[in-house]
Amino acid sequence: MSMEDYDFLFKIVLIGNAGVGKTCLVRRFTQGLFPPGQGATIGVDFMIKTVEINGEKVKMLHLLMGRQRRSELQIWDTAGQERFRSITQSYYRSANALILTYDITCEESFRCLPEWLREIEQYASNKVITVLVGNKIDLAERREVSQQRAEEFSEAQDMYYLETSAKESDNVEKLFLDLACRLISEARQNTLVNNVSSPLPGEGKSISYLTCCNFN
Ligand SMILES: Nc1nc2c(ncn2[C@@H]2O[C@H](COP(=O)(O)OP(=O)(O)OP(=O)(O)O)[C@@H](O)[C@H]2O)c(=O)[nH]1
Repeated sequence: MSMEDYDFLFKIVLIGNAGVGKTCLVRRFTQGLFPPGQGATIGVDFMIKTVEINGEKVKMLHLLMGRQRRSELQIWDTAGQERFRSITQSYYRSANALILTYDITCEESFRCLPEWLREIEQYASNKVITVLVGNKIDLAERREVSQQRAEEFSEAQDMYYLETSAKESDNVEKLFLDLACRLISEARQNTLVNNVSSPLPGEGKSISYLTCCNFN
């Protein structure tokens, strides 16, 4: 597929504590597999998948950033912290959507959500679409965070909420495809971060109402 062979390009950034399943969610969606023995993400990783929605090609660029930078931060001097800030800023800045993930079997990953929200507020565009994802629902017997609690939290924060299992492929397609639909719809209203989300020059399409979006 050539560079131009798509109608929309969206950048989706996955954030959340280490080990909650961000990489597995993206690999499930982009490659259709659940990798055995996944190592922690080092630096920044990305995966691309192009999907067709209502006859339009949507290229989705998924970005993952390893969490080891948090501990790096603790030992960095002021200059280092500045460098860290600019890396974080550029990582968030052009994101069209953020998928904030926690692990339903790990209370700690849920309790860290406000910290992630502060980071979003500080660095991301105010037009970014944020989805809260509770992953690993195949481990229901080890659940530490109830669905109701997570729903209340996401409602209070004005975020969509979805529970997934990257392992069993539960709700993974729904997560990414519903997000793509919402991004198309927002791009048509020109409310997105404009640099990567608009149709390419000369490729603008007539506006039609999308019925595929299915959040909540
Ligand atoms: N049971 C179960 N395990 C999962 C699921 N998703 C991920 N895991 C496991 O959780 C561990 C961490 O998954 P990753 O996808 O590497 O997590 P991550 O959030 O990308 O972690 P970092 O790269 O360290 O930020 C791995 O052992 C996965 O096999 C899931 O839906 N169910």
